[in-house]
Amino acid sequence: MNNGAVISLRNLSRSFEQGGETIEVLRGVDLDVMPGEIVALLGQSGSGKSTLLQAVGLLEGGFGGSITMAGTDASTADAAERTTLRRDNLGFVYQFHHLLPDFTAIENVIIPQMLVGKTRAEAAVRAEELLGALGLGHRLTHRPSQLSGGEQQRVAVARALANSPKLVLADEPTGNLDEKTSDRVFDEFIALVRTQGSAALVATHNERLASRMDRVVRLAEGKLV
Ligand SMILES: Nc1ncnc2c1ncn2[C@@H]1O[C@H](COP(=O)(O)OP(=O)(O)OP(=O)(O)O)[C@@H](O)[C@H]1O
Repeated sequence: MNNGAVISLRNLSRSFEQGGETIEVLRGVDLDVMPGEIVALLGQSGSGKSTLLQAVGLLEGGFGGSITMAGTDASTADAAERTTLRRDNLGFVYQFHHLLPDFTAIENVIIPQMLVGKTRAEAAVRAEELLGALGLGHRLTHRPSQLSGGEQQRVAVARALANSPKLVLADEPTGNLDEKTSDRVFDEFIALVRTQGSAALVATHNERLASRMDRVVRLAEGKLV
């Protein structure tokens, strides 16, 4: 199926076996995210938001239904093909930044670009551009431990966008920051995603942040409503 969507989910399902009991977390999720579209994924704690993002992130198996990424059927892809699909299409931002602690801010944004074959010089130009746009032009050579929480999360945003992904997956990207910082970093994140022309699927509990996106979908009882 190729309907032009960056990601198409059809009848996506996932259940977990726990202590002899089956928990059906996703029970037939259908979703299309179009190029450049920024979609908020809302739902109560435990509703399956992270599970849905894991499916789209192609890091884990065990899902039923189909996942089509930029026109390619990812549900039947083998591990090597999934790695290629991730590399060519996806950027990730998590609640906790997962930056490399021994590398500086700019190196954290350079490294993923070198992994896809850019020269260090090319990657450095792009890293400086992104970090500058996020107000971190004066923090390029700080290591993560020398940055504030908001600054660390901005570096994580720059890293996610470094390879111009078609789709950014974000799981509570500012969830560990205080409200004021969270709002600010979140606005910068959304603005930068828009400028870069990427699509995004952003899981959050936060209705206020969700209202700043193009579309809101809600997970309840394993389905999108
Ligand atoms: N590996 C696992 N084994 C068993 N149950 C799991 C596993 N992973 C997730 N679950 C269950 O699936 C449900 C959905 O979890 P998930 O993390 O996707 O929810 P969420 O909406 O992201 O929640 P939160 O907003 O609290 O992060 C939860 O009830 C959780 O306990």
